Amino acid sequence: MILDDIVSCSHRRVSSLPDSFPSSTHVPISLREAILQARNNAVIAELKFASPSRGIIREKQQPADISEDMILGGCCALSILTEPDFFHGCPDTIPAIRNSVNVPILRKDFIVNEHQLDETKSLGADAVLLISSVLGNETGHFVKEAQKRGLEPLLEVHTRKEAKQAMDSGAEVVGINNRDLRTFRTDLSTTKNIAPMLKDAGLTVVSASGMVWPCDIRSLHRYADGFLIGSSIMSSNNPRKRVEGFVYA
Ligand SMILES: O=P(O)(O)OC[C@@H](O)[C@@H](O)c1c[nH]c2ccccc12
Repeated sequence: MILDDIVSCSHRRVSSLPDSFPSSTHVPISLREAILQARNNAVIAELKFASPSRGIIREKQQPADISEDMILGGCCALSILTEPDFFHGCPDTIPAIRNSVNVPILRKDFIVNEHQLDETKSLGADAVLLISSVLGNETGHFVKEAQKRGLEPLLEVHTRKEAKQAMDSGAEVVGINNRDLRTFRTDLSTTKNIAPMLKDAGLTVVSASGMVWPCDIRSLHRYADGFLIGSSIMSSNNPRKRVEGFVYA
């Protein structure tokens, strides 16, 4: 299974991380606040050049160029996929754009070890993705470890069971992945089924994956506070316009 391969590669990479990381001078920007304060739809635009389900999505270009387009299009935050082997990402993308953007940056990777959280902080990220199906019953522990380092966790769930665990984890922002990471099947009704229980618990909800057109956001308006969109923006020949379309959907 691909998810298992991705996770083992992540474990392998951890062993080649340095013992310590330089401290970052970046003053954190809250992802949750950025979502809740967005004047129009809170769109988190994702830099993702390839994925296991789609292959190459966009030819590699300077990350600063595309992130600038995303910001001009009105996104309230950036998600940066840094996983190298399956998503063609790179951790250095975060420091490369950090000082040219004033929105929160979410580091998207497969976090399996606390040392990666030190790395994430050092890169200058504001928030970090934690995946419930990867961390299992260690999820709550990782949420706390991220918070301890001043990183805002975005805890990703895909099932009601994971959503229940998320409510006890201490995470304030929960992402509902419409894509099953094991089968790659995408279904926007995942958000409709899971969001109400999370919202009732007072959590900030982000719907992630599978939104292609503005009408997809419209169908999820009532359910989610924010919308995380990658492929549709990255495959567009006018990313700025594409983001705008989602922001004003
Ligand atoms: O490209 P999409 O369908 O708009 O999806 C973006 C994002 O949700 C997706 O990249 C994602 C969601 N959860 C993840 C976990 C790991 C890697 C990637 C992801």
